[in-house]
Amino acid sequence: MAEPAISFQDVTRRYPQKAAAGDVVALQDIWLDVPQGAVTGIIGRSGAGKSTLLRMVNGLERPSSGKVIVNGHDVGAASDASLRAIRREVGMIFQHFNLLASRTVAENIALPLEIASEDPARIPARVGELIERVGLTAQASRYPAELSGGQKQRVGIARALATAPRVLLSDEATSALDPDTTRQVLELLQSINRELGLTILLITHEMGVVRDICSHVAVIEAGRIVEAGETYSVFSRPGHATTRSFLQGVTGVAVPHFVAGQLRDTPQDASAEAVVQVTFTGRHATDPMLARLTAERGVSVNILAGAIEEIGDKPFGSLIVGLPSGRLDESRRFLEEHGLMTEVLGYVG
Ligand SMILES: Nc1ncnc2c1ncn2[C@@H]1O[C@H](COP(=O)(O)OP(=O)(O)OP(=O)(O)O)[C@@H](O)[C@H]1O
Repeated sequence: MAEPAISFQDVTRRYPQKAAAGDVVALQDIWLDVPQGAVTGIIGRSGAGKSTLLRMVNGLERPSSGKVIVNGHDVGAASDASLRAIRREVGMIFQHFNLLASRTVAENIALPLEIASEDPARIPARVGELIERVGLTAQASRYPAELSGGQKQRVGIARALATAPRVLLSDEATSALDPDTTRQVLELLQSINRELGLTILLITHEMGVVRDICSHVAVIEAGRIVEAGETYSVFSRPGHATTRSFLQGVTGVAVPHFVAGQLRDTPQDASAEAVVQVTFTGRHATDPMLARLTAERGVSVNILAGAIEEIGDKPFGSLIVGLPSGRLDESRRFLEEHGLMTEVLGYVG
C-alpha cells in the first residue's frame, strides 16, 4: 500500500472556553487516512467539525493532541518555515472564492506565484497555462465582479493550482453555486484529479457531491468519524443512521408522501404491508430479483419508489417496496441470499 497523502492519527481539537463552560471539543479521536491521488469527501452537518479537520491539513489549525501527517510532514509540529513549504504543496479553494476584487483574473492567479518568489519572467506563461486549464482564456483581464459564481470558482481553482500542489483542499466549493454550475465545477475538479494525479480532500454537506466525484468518503458527526471507506461500499452498506439520512436525498428514493404519513413501527394486523428499502449493487443492480421473488415464492411485491444510477461507474439501485408483513422474513432472506440489502422502514395497516 502506498503511503496515504494525509493521515490523521488520533487527532483531538479542543477550544478552551472562558469560565466554567468547559472546552468545546470540535474533533475527537480522529483516525483517517486519505489515499494518494483519490478524491475523498468529508460529509457532515453544520458544526460537525469539517472545517476544523480540513484546516489542520495546511496548519491553519493545530491538533490539541494527535498528529496530522501530510506528504510525510507532521503539520502540527512544523516550524513556521517548514509550514510555508508544506503550504506550497497544499492548495485550497473556498465556498466564497476569496478573490481579490482589485486584481484581474490573471493577477489573482499570479498572486501565489508572487508570494512564492517565482521568477517574474516565468509567471505570465504559467498563469496562461492555468487560465487555459480552467477554461477562462476569454476572461483573463476581467475583474471578479464581472464574473459568474462558476467563473469565480474556476479562478479559485487556478489560483490553488498555481504552485503545483500535491493536495487540493476544498471547503464547500460548490455550496454557493446552482446545480448546473456545481456539476461543471465538479467535473473540472475530477479532470484535475485524473490528469494531474492530485489528491483532493473536500468537505461538503451534500451527499450528491460525494456521489458525483468522491472515490472515498468519511461521515463526521459531533466531532467523530462515524463511518469511512470507499464511497461505493459506504453507499451500499451504510452502517450509521447519519449516513443513511444523508443517502436518502441522493439516491433519489424516498418513501412517497401518501405512504410516509401512514407508516407505523409495528404491523397492526396480519394484512399489514411492510415498507422495505431494497438496495442493489454491482451486477445485482440489473438482476430481476424482485420478479423472481414473485415468480419463485409467490410473494406479491408492490413497488413504491425506485431509481438506479451509477456511482463510480458501478450500478447502484435503490427501491422502496411493499411486502406482505406475514412473508417479510422469508422475503428478506431470499433477497439477501441473492446479494441485495434490505431495511424495514415501517408498516402500513
Ligand atoms: N475558534 C473556535 N472557538 C470555539 N469553538 C469553535 C471554534 N471554531 C470552531 N468551533 C466549534 O467547533 C465545532 C466544529 O466547528 P466546524 O466549523 O469545524 O464545523 P463544520 O462542520 O465545518 O460546520 P459548518 O458546516 O457550519 O461550517 C463547532 O461546535 C464550533 O462551534
